[in-house]
Amino acid sequence: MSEANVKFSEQEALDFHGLGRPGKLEIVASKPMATQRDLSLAYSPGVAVPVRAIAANPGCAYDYTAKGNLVAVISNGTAILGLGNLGALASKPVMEGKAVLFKRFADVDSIDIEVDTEDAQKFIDAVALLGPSFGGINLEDIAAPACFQIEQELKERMNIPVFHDDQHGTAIISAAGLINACLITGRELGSVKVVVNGAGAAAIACTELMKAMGVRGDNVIMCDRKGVIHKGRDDLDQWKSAHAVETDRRSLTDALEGADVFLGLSAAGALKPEMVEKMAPQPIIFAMANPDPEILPEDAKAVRPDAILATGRSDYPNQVNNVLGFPFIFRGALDVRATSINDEMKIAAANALAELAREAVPEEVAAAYGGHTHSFGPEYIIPAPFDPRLMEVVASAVAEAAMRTGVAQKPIENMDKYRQQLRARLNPTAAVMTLAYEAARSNPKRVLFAEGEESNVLRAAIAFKEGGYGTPVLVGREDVHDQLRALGVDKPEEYEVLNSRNSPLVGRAVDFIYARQQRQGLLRRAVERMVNQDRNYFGAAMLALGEADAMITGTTRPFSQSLNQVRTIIDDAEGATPFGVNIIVGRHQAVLMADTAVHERPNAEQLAAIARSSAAFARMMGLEPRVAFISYTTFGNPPGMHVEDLRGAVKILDRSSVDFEYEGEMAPDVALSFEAQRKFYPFSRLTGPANVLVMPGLQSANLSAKLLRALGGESVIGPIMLGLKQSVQIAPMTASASDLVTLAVLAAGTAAA
Ligand SMILES: NC(=O)C1=CN([C@@H]2O[C@H](COP(=O)(O)OP(=O)(O)OC[C@H]3O[C@@H](n4cnc5c(N)ncnc54)[C@H](OP(=O)(O)O)[C@@H]3O)[C@@H](O)[C@H]2O)C=CC1
Ligand SMILES: CC(=O)C(=O)O
Ligand SMILES: [Mg+2]
Repeated sequence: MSEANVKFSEQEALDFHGLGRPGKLEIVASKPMATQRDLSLAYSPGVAVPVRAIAANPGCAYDYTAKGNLVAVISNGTAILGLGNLGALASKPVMEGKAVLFKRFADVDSIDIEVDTEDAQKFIDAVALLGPSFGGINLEDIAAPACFQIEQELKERMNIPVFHDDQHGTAIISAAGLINACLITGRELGSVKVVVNGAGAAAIACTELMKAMGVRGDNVIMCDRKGVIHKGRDDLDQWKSAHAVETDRRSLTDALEGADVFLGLSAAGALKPEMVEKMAPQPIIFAMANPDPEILPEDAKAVRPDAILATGRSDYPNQVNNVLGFPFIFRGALDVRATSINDEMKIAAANALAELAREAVPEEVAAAYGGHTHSFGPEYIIPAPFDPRLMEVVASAVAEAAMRTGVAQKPIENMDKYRQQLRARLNPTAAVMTLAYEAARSNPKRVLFAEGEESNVLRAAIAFKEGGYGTPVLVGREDVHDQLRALGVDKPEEYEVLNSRNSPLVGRAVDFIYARQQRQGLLRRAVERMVNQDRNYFGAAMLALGEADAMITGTTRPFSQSLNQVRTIIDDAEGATPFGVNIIVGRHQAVLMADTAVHERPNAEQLAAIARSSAAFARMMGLEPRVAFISYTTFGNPPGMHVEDLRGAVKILDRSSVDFEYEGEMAPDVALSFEAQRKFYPFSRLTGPANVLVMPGLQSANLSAKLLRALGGESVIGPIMLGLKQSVQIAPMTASASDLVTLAVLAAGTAAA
């Protein structure tokens, strides 16, 4: 693997999995368990009621338990990615990973189960007995040929969808990619010449789907470790021999002579540049082995710049990976209570994916790629996994196909409404944060870490650099490089350190601050002391002088102190008022809350300005803003004091034609419930629950954000400072290294383009 593509160290991967609660999953209760009454309902005696109901009518299990949204990811570890047979236990990180991807991308609850046997029959019996627990079974990383028998028998024995992801998930995604690669290169599926390397679970299923979609059997040559699978071989099992062809070619090299397409579902490095050289013009190369592909795109491009390339990885264009499929396929199947996932549903998913890639890409996805890589073409043949449209497009296509083919036990009555529900089901901020990270990566900025001697700041700077999000510039003393080395950095000298005692830039910083402050009572000597001794003054001056694009500070002193220091040097943005906004990420919704940092009692003009800037920030984060001015009263009920400024802000916005929704004053429970708005305040102009809460004062805003953070039920990001001329983010003193990375990414995102 090329060094350039390693974005993290092995230690980081272990820390990611090991720090805090080990692993990647936890289970949370979806009902309150606070009182004696809750317990009586949740457990004995209340639980007896649904038990009897289900015994009388098994279908009720979908109404009274989590079954209908629960998928088991099950493996025996015999083909873990492309790492081989490493056993059931070693497969657990991958299975936990698939389970969290189910949740993250499609709100499907999922749990991993590792079954410790290589005996197919024992495996089948173990899984078949689990049927009552789950709405679906996702088999994963089970080697061929056992996987074929296992899936077949489980499908027959279970009345819920059983889907071997490595077979069908991969087949669906690669088919979508192939359709589009053929379109771009002007090829017809009916005449395309394909070489499939690998003859296992994924390869056989991809080949079968490809043939079902029109690729001719005699145009496909499959290879295993021994070379071409031809009719003359006597060592083939029934699955391989189904794809044996009459040919005198014997090796992968022979097979690739003049081939249009290479599908790699084998092992790292199996495809050599000299083999690629012999392929037809504009060859299509899907090197899908994980984690390391059959050939690195740069190596293939070196010999064939005209090639269309895809891998299973996220760090190259065209990620052909089953993550694009399984979450959404199960979403659609579960929503119609499908009894199986049939070929029509698979083909519908493949077509939906292929069509989606050909559509114009929404702004937020394009922005995440610096606006240049995401239009249909050789570098974009398949949607990116974090494309928010996937949920709606793929799940609804699968659900429709299930209904059409009669496997849907609970058909959807109103498809438009269903699509709307799918959109709402996505946690927008989770998606948005991914976009913010990708945007930073595609448009890397210089971010100055003013507290470059603190170990959590250094850890954040390392993660920021190694993640490819930008260039950290550290303010600190001589030993910062030693500290970096102690934290495991091999080449600390690659990190730029600005020392405020001896940097050649100190003079410029002093000149700059002195020019601003000489009429505010400061002597030059005092400014020299400020610059030498205080990293916030020095750092902010470096930012103002263009030595960095954004700055992050805050972990060593109270927020207000950092803010005051920064504002001595950085001006307010033209016509703006500086303020703080927090992103509150709930389980089912995300909201912005402002001003959590600056104005103690904002007046009407300030509230209106905060609303405007917050709405613009919401759009930057991919949210369509619906602003509510928050109070303890809702439209005058109960009557009370201190609401004039909120009402004044609404009037100011009424007078100045703004392009976002706003309303108020209203209490948070009304603001966050569209149902309550419609029922009790039908005149409210919001068209959904508010997602930007403009708070009446610093007390309520700051306390709410801190309470939410401390109670831990929600994830709270920020405050993110807006309204300064240059982007400065001030972290809370309690910020962890990972909080700092998020803020640094947002600092880069809010820096001038
Ligand atoms: N991008 C994606 O979404 C996905 C990628 N994959 C990748 O596909 C690969 C195979 O996975 P899977 O089908 O589940 O595993 P299996 O164990 O079922 O199959 C592995 C197959 O690869 C063949 N193989 C191994 N090394 C070579 C080689 N050097 N040359 C030719 N063939 C070789 C084996 O040949 P033989 O039969 O002779 O032993 C076998 O047929 C893995 O790398 C996996 O990561 C899998 C699923 C999804
Ligand atoms: C992506 C996947 O499922 C695999 O490589 O096995
Ligand atoms: Mg797999």
